Amino acid sequence: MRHDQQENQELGRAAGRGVGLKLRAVSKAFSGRTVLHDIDLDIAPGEFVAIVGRSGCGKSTLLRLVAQLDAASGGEVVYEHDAGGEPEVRIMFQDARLLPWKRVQANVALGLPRQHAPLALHALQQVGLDQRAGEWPAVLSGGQRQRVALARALVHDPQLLLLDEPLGALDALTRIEMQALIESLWRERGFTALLVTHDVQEAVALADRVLLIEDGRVTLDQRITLARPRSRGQAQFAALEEAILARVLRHPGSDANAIDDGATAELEPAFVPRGVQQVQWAV
Ligand SMILES: Nc1ncnc2c1ncn2[C@@H]1O[C@H](COP(=O)(O)OP(=O)(O)OP(=O)(O)O)[C@@H](O)[C@H]1O
Repeated sequence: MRHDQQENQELGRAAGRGVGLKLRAVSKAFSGRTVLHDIDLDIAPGEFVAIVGRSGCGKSTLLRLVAQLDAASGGEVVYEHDAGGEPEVRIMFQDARLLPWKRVQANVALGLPRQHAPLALHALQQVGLDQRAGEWPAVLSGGQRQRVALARALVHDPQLLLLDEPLGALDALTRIEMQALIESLWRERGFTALLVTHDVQEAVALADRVLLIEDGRVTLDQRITLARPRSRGQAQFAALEEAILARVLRHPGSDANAIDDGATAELEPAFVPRGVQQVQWAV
């Protein structure tokens, strides 16, 4: 059995659906101002990777390059997958971007061939909103609209799901429910997930790896090996969240080893681009 198959089985995840990603020396400049500098990054098929960092550090720009919504100024983004053709890549934003003049099911079915339209109802079932299929987006809550947006992505059976702060506008409870939903769909379907979030706790709850971007560079690539589903009440969870948050909040350019106390931890090194630091943490 291949190692990734075995690992997926142990984690209870679907195998083989996700695409891998390779970024090599990816840079982006706007009007001569460089906002991403020579990003090197490998993401394995089926991995869940979160990107955190201060406002304006380049998180969304990186996601847009991966989604091919924008062209890089330098370097390349390569999707790695077995099947020929372009992989199915879907993106979800902070606002659901539903068409107000179409009912919920029609919003989910957008872009599907007519004969596949019934799949929209199945996707709505998966996010628990099939009972609202015939309603207008305007009568849904913010959390429900985001679930519709998630169904709209799922209906295309994505191999790579890009999530740009999709839960940022939701209340704390709805946010936690949505995180659990995204995690269970990811486990079931096996897509690769790349999540941009301001919320370090969300990143630790969901991701296999947390990347920190500072001033357009990946300065931390931290593997999270806590068992799933993760409990926020766990001491190890809290310690890890605190350590990463301290790194996010430190002044860019200051000593990257400021919280390195040499303690041992259940953390494994992830792929580490040149010059990237690993967090050491203690409980
Ligand atoms: N289309 C654009 N034209 C010019 N500058 C841009 C454009 N898009 C992004 N930028 C600049 O690139 C930098 C990174 O922006 P980006 O949106 O990637 O940051 P971010 O980390 O996602 O921020 P936030 O967390 O606030 O959403 C910012 O300085 C921003 O002003």
